[in-house]
Amino acid sequence: MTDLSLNNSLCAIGLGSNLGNSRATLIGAIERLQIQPQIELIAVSSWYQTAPIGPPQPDYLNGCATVKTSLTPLDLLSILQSIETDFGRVRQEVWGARTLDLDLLLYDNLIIDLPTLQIPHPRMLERAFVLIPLAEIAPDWHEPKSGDSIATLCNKLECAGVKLLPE
Ligand SMILES: Nc1ncnc2c1ncn2[C@@H]1O[C@H](COP(=O)(O)OP(=O)(O)OP(=O)(O)O)[C@@H](O)[C@H]1O
Ligand SMILES: Nc1nc2c(c(=O)[nH]1)N=C(CO)CN2
Repeated sequence: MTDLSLNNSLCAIGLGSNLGNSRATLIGAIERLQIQPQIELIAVSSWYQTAPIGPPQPDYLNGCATVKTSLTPLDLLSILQSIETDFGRVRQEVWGARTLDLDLLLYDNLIIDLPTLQIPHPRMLERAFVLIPLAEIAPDWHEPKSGDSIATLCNKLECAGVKLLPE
């Protein structure tokens, strides 16, 4: 049996897709996280159909997951990016359409400000497509910069454009 005893850090990951079969892609991405020896999947939110923020493009499917891991933040980011690439992600326009986007939202209560990695994710507090699914699985997690819980932050946001999809 895999020893998960060192998987001590709790992380939140945001998932999004608006190209191809998005539901299959997001489920596939969750499966990829699940098979990583240094990652233990804790919870996965429902999927939401969300109006695109940014240039005109198709609606997104968004959701969030929480994981425990022994990976460092940069090593976890690197695994997320390799999963994005494996699902055909091509980096083009900023905020443009993509087969898969995996954002590292929170890593314990750490604040990280590196050129390649900022945690908490710098735009998560303004994004209902992040906070609504995250509030489903981690309402009491306190975002370290504001000190507010995800549930409180979510209640402050306009929820229009985020629609819960049936199973
Ligand atoms: N918390 C984070 N999670 C994921 N990527 C991050 C994070 N902080 C910084 N980055 C950096 O952001 C870069 C661009 O990421 P990406 O192309 O996914 O942005 P985007 O999805 O278009 O926009 P946004 O970051 O607003 O969601 C990545 O190469 C990565 O190094
Ligand atoms: N609704 C929605 N809009 C977006 C999203 C996303 O995941 N959902 N991601 C973006 C870039 O990361 C830009 N705009």
